[in-house]
Amino acid sequence: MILDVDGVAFNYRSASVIRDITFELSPHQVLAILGPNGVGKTTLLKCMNAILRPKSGSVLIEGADLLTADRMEIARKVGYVPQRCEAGRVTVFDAVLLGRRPHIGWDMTDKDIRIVEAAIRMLHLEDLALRYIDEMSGGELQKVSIARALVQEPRVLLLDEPTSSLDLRNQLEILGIVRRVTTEHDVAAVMTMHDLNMALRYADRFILLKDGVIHAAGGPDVVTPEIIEAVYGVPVTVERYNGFRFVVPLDPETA
Ligand SMILES: Nc1ncnc2c1ncn2[C@@H]1O[C@H](COP(=O)(O)OP(=O)(O)OP(=O)(O)O)[C@@H](O)[C@H]1O
Repeated sequence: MILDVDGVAFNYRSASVIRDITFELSPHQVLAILGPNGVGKTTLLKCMNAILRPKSGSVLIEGADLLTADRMEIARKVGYVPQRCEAGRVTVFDAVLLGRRPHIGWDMTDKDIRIVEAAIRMLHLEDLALRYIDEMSGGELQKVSIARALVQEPRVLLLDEPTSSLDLRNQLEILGIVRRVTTEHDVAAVMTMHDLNMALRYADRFILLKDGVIHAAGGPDVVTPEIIEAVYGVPVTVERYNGFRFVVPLDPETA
């Protein structure tokens, strides 16, 4: 097991947001965390990266307690791609290089440069490598943020709506990269997503949150019309095409 989340609960001030969140993830698995706006998906990701301290529960990575680790140790284990990235006056190359910080002291080696170059190429950012990130589009910035998380060489990759600013081609490319990285390395990924069909195509585990708790969890067969309607309040049918499930919303008036 690479990730073990047990009984995690979090409150903002006195308001409970998530509770009793328990699940495990093995290397090579891609988990999609699904659920309506405001249900606590980002809050859960932040608890899994110790950006937020859960009120109770534990997060273990390869058996080690993440919540008592120091920031550098966490950054060697967890790569986090936030929903919105801060854009400062640094070039794309330097922004990606920052992801190597947990692995290096004040100097860097040829290996670090090679890892940064490979990530820039993987995300097709070569032509933008010397551009300043505060002059980039939302989608370009999202790709920089993903490249930075990859060069951390984490064991667990957390991505908060990683395709929200991306066009269709870039969505397929980024989710394909997440799939490839988790297939080729002993890495697991957790993504929050709103696009159920992209989730069904690229993830193999699913958690559906409702009212701050896990309403359903499992493989693709957990995505049923009954569960989707219970979680999102929208009638749907689930179709199959080319081995994938597709969620098709129905007209609430006629369903
Ligand atoms: N800093 C904060 N202080 C107080 N409440 C917060 C804070 N951040 C988020 N919340 C509240 O916590 C709840 C969960 O927010 P969260 O961002 O985790 O939801 P989400 O499922 O990721 O939503 P979305 O799909 O819209 O991104 C929401 O009701 C939100 O208003």
